[in-house]
Amino acid sequence: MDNELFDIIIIGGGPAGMFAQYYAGLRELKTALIEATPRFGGQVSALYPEKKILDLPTFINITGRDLIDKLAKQSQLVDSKSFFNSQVTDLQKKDDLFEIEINHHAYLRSKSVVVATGSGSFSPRRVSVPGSDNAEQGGRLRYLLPDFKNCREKSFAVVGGGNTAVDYANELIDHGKKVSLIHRRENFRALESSVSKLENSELVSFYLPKRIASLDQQSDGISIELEDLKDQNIEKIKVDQLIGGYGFTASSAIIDAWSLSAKKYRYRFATDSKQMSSVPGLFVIGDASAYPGKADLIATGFGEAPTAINSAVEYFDPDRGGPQHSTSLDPKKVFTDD
Ligand SMILES: Cc1cc2nc3c(=O)[nH]c(=O)nc-3n(C[C@H](O)[C@H](O)[C@H](O)COP(=O)(O)OP(=O)(O)OC[C@H]3O[C@@H](n4cnc5c(N)ncnc54)[C@H](O)[C@@H]3O)c2cc1C
Repeated sequence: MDNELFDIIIIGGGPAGMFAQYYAGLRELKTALIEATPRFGGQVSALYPEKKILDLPTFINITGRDLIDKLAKQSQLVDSKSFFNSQVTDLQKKDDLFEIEINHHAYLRSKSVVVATGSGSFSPRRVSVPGSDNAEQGGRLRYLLPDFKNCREKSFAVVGGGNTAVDYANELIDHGKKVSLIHRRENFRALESSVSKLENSELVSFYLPKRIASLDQQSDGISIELEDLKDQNIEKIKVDQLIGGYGFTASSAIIDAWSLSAKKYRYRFATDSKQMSSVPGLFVIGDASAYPGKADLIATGFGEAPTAINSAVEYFDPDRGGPQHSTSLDPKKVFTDD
């Protein structure tokens, strides 16, 4: 691996980085994708593989897992290397080349870099009440949806009122599970159609405006003590599993420590209309990039990926010319196994 020179190195194997890898392959560039975890998929694989994604073109709905499988198949069609378990621990620019340090000891060089690191590494916002540590250790309190293929539990409670909680609850009812939805307000901050779906389901019981006062993990379920926030009345419900749906916080500590620093906008890399950062040759896409009006959606990253790749080519090889439409590409030349 050491010191190999690439045209473009993509840092991060979430949906944005994966599509950038495929698109760079269509342009027959020498590329590598570097991913810190053992697998592709970023937030989609880590946080919501079972959720149905409704806001992507061409798919009426597709689970996170299926989307990432399809992206992986697509990027395997082109000639590009992928390095897993490889965290980029430092990034420097020396003369006109970027030096990428991996896991503190290996190095790659590249003419340009596309950063697709999302918002860094994710951890859930925890439910913190008496009994929650015990329930988490015993597995009755979790923060991700279960693998439905092996899921015997029938009744669930979900706590939270934003997109995470509402998406989780909808996914559970799609799998025929009963859901008690607990939220401290009377309305939800989530996609309107998702909220309507919940409100029309017979499988959902709403506990509003209520907060969890304590948890009691038991051998046959979890007992949840709820306090009504209007009249302070206490009631108890019991379910097989409680799922925390308060969302996730991201940490970009490793990326913030890179030697190369580029301008930030709202704690992310500020990018221009070519997806270029304040450092020439350093492009940023997906959730890692920010500009006024940015929407943190998978579809946004899919659009930014070709822009960044084409801008990178213009940066390191201005004579090469602009992109062609894929209709004029020769599949035999572009696809490795065609
Ligand atoms: C619960 C939830 C539900 C969502 N639902 C939807 C939805 O329905 N529709 C939608 O469009 N969007 C949804 N989103 C948002 C969507 O998941 C993100 O916009 C999308 O994942 C961003 O993709 P990305 O490739 O930019 O980053 P990410 O998916 O965050 O991937 C970044 C990758 O970079 C890697 N990485 C980070 N740092 C390094 C490093 N130093 N070295 C190497 N690799 C590194 C990470 O391991 C990760 O794999 C949801 C998000 C959440 C949390």
